[in-house]
Amino acid sequence: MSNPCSLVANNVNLKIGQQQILSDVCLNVGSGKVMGVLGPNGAGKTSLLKMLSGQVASHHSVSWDNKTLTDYDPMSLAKQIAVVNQLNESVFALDLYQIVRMGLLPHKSLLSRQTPEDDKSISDAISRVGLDNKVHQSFNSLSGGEQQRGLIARALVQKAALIVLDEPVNHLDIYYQHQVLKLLRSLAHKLNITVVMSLHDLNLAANYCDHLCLLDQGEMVAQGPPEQVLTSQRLEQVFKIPCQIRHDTNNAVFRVDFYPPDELEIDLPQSIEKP
Ligand SMILES: Nc1ncnc2c1ncn2[C@@H]1O[C@H](COP(=O)(O)OP(=O)(O)OP(=O)(O)O)[C@@H](O)[C@H]1O
Repeated sequence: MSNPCSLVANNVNLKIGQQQILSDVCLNVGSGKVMGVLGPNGAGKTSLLKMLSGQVASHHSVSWDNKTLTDYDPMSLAKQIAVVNQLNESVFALDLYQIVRMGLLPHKSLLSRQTPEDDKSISDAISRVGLDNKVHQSFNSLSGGEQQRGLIARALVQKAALIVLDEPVNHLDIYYQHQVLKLLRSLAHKLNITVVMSLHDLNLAANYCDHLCLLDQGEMVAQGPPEQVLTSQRLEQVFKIPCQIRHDTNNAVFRVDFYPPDELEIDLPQSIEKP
């Protein structure tokens, strides 16, 4: 029997056309933990996150809080799981407040009015992500980091116990990368929210995630604490580039460095002539 509020994937498979996108992927993330999903382009990270969050049917192979996602009706699932997909410009001219307010939707009927408590939960969430001074700014005009934090505030208003994020630090500068990941880690550890996210930066993953899983060609290559998953031999095999890993005195992964060999230099085709 799994822990209450753990996210469990049991032999997740996904086939689209003739391509096997995910093959027998299994994982278990306990409540209040941060899980990083790693792997090269096309490994299946986004596909896995979509199945873990119920965006793609998982046919009883994924459960949250001891209940398969298939057994939740859409509203109940939306109260449990918040999804932050890769940033796309909003087609609506909404301000930050209105975007964050969308987190209330799973908790409201069509006719219900917004209460002072709702307003407070929206303001609190916006404060928690440090955007008080941007409340009425158009969402599209916020910086990438501010938009990302705005979407996390929406997840907070949604009161989701599980937040699933696809490359949440993509496009963010180094300051916002750390700021967003620190925020997610503190939400997990202080509010017992479970966070599952895909990341490309292995150093950030090692620093901010409690557990990692490494996918390659739709298969789970390894999962566990960062120091067990991130070994130079394994990373070299998956990313095809020599790699060195340094550990600190507690054996935590301190630094992952890749050393692209000279043969990675690409000869330009002769058809491309000098200007
Ligand atoms: N709807 C679809 N139709 C056909 N193929 C798909 C579809 N969705 C994903 N794929 C294929 O599944 C594989 C995994 O894609 P996915 O987006 O999950 O990878 P990823 O690890 O997130 O990659 P990246 O790091 O590039 O974002 C890829 O080969 C992709 O082309």
